[in-house]
Amino acid sequence: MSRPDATAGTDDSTDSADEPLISLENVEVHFEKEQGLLDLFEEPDVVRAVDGVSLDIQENDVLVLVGESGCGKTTLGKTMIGLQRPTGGSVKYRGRDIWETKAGNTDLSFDEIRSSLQIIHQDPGSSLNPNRRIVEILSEPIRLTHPGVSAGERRERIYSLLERVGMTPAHDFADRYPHQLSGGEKQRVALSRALLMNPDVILADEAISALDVSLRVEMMDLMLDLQDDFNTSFVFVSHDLSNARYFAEHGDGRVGVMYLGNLVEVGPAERLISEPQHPYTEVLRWATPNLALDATEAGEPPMRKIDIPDPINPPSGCRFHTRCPKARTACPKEQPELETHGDRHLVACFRSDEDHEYWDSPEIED
Ligand SMILES: Nc1ncnc2c1ncn2[C@@H]1O[C@H](COP(=O)(O)OP(=O)(O)OP(=O)(O)O)[C@@H](O)[C@H]1O
Repeated sequence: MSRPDATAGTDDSTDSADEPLISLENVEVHFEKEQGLLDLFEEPDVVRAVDGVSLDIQENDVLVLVGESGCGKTTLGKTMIGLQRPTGGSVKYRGRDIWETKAGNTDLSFDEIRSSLQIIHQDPGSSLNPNRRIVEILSEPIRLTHPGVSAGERRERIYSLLERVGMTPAHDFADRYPHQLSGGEKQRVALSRALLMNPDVILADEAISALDVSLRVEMMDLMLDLQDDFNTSFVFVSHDLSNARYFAEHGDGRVGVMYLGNLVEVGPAERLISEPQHPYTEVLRWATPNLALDATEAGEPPMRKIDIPDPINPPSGCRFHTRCPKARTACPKEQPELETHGDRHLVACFRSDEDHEYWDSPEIED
């Protein structure tokens, strides 16, 4: 079993070519809340960070996860790349269950999965060793993936990658320590380090949120350019729908909207923003000033309540029903599944099924 080698620029994918790169089936991640001394004899509270998510990621794919704080974006992203163990369902890499592989129960080595699935964080500084020069930080992944490469060749590869990510003159940046770089430069180093592992997927977890607004588009463009060069998929996590739209649109990918641990709508950015099918996607669009389409959208939020429900005790049925202006009495009864709604577009709302009992049930009023 082998993967494309981005450094060599070849694609030698083999036996599992028909399998999605990553496949999630009915994934749930529930966290037990820490107990206080007085609660020791009580059942612990459980935060339902991710519930019932099924989704595939293909080679060279772009998926952007968007939603309000605490909806489970980071947890889902980390679960996709094997950094978070799901409490239910399965996560497969090229057809092999990641956690079965970790237990030694498949024909793949877990190290191979770990190096194929990389992450860059919001704060790249925290993941770069402050005592090592950039050239040393970037040498490590090459040593791991290409142990036979000489020190001179390693240096050459590092210089050319630094130039590729816009850090010129490369020899100057290579000899600096992380604290001698700006936030944007640190993020470029973190991205370079991830790319040098020849990853199949990079999880960019709010990777541009800490950058100056003026640098965000530049960084997104760079990631997308490198995606082509390195034949990598991106899972891009953002709380901002306009960044989500930019990344998904320019990467020809999909936006996945999350609400309280559920994926409620997935689709191409343009379609999702111009014709949102889920009432929560409409809320996100309303809350993103440069995306509100006309003056009528600028007024009251398209929601009955502002407060986010507690993820320890989420609403029954459709979790958005307590805030949804279109909720009817059918909505709390069962959870809507993500169903196809046109090309590459999925939505979890009873309103997209014209035969659903929703249409005959009365509106929920406060
Ligand atoms: N290790 C953990 N232990 C307990 N609860 C956790 C843990 N990690 C996340 N959670 C909880 O799970 C829920 C989802 O968190 P997560 O960080 O995935 O959301 P998010 O959408 O990425 O939020 P943000 O945009 O604020 O980073 C939250 O209620 C959070 O408090």
